[in-house]
Amino acid sequence: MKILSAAQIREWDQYTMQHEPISPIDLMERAAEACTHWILEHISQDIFYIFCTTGNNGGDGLVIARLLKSHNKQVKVFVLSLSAGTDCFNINLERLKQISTVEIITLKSTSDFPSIPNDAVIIDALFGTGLNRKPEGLAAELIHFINHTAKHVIAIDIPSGLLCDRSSKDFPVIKAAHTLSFQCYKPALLLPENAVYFGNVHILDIKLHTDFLHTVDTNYELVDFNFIKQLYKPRNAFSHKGSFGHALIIAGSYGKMGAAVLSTRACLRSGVGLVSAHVPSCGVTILQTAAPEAMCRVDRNEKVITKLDYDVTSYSAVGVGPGIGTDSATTAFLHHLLVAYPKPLVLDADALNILSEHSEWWPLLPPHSILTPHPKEFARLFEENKDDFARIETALQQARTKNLVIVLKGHRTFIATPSGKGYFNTSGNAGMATGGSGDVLTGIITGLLAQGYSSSEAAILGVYIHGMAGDQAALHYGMGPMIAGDIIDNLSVIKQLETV
Ligand SMILES: NC(=O)C1=CN([C@@H]2O[C@H](COP(=O)(O)OP(=O)(O)OC[C@H]3O[C@@H](n4cnc5c(N)ncnc54)[C@H](OP(=O)(O)O)[C@@H]3O)[C@@H](O)[C@H]2O)[C@@H](O)CC1
Ligand SMILES: Nc1ncnc2c1ncn2[C@@H]1O[C@H](COP(=O)(O)OP(=O)(O)O)[C@@H](O)[C@H]1O
Ligand SMILES: [K+]
Repeated sequence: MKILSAAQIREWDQYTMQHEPISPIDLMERAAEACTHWILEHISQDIFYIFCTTGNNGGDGLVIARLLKSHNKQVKVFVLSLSAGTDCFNINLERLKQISTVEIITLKSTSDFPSIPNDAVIIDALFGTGLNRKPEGLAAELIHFINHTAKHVIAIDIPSGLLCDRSSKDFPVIKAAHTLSFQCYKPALLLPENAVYFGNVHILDIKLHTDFLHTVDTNYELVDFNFIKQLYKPRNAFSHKGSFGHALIIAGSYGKMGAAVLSTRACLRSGVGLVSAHVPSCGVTILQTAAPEAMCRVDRNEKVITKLDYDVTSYSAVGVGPGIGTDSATTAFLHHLLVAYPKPLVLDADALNILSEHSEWWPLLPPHSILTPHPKEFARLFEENKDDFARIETALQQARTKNLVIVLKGHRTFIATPSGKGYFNTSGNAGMATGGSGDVLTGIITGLLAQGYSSSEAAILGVYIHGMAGDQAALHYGMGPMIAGDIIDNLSVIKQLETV
């Protein structure tokens, strides 16, 4: 699913009105009906305080007020008048005024702000995708007031004060428990810096015309099950283990053999034909016991990885980094690997930390190599960014100029590809914020790369499958108790992709 900018969303509304066709006022009614339906299904309270300005987001608020009243809810509407009002706002204000039992209060100064009962639900219809600057004056005061006073806030389309497709750092923004957003994710609803504002996001289908999506080009896409289903290649009945590649995982050091075990076991479950693991000699027994299906490349050093004394080019894909440390001998090893291996590599954890200390090595990275940094590793590799929008822009620019795939890990992992497109993942949960989850991801992506997926495909598919398995693990164990190994044990979720 494409992720649209504020301007493209406006075009989509216009396209729907022209091609369905539907009038603006009826489209607003449909959007507000979808919100009201959600509210009636999910919210048990009976008192609603609805805050509007005079744009179309405020118009939505007025329609929601009318519809909630028709379901016998207690409704009070507060209007902050910033302009003459859009046509749809004005028409809906007249319609609402016909209902004598709905109080409509105009907010002219802070002294007009109401006292809000504890059990009232606030509907935030101040600003939507039309916000184009920092709220100031009474609008800013109202946002602060709602944040300090109200307990239950539902934002319509986007929390007021949040820009759709740019950073809103230092803006006053409504803190919502739920955001009911129309038709599609807005970029701002996918970034961690805004998580405190948007709460749980629910995308409501307001039936915008789907043909529009074929006409529009976007920088970002959302990765969901349908998207992944298109990427996944079913196994041919006549295939043999040679058909699915031979992956090499280079991982572990004394005291960190768990990282090697996790990435090797995850790689084995990715569907790859064969897996070998290069580990220091202290780790051989551990690895062969924990992952007997894998073969071992035993380093001559007891504690760390030091020597590339075999033909590494025979492996279909190589993943390097989990738990290897940053010893000088390991650093020299990584340099040797970059020179010797011509195909895309998967670099994670300490391999990235070493790389960040050796910027002169960037030209050695095989084209389309996959880097999997978490935000701290990303900052070490590239630069500190002023906000999350700047960070994904940096990822896209680095991926394009260095011809790499960059997997910026987090709740909505962002995958920047050399083509200039960025992909937001939608699977996964906070239970995966546990030691070793990243090692599991490295194993999965390396295994997919070995099976012949392109680097971008392996990264997108790997991140999604990793999150799916994490979601399944959370169902079994709960997010708190689950551990990284449970993600591997739940990779059986891949079978959902195998069905026709
Ligand atoms: N038919 C449709 O298109 C549908 C639209 N729908 C709904 O419409 C919403 C978009 O509505 P919208 O474009 O009217 O803008 P909205 O978000 O209400 O803002 C109001 C106005 O405020 C102004 N403004 C901006 N920043 C400001 C600031 N910091 N401080 C003060 N003022 C500021 C700015 O006007 P300006 O001052 O720039 O002229 C802006 O126009 C969308 O999110 C969805 O809820 C749905 O009903 C589905 C059908
Ligand atoms: N809140 C979350 N929601 C979804 N995925 C998460 C969340 N927290 C962490 N993850 C995933 O778990 C993995 C953690 O990787 P990383 O930080 O490298 O951990 P480690 O170094 O312990 O292996 C990443 O793939 C990340 O996307
Ligand atoms: K809003």
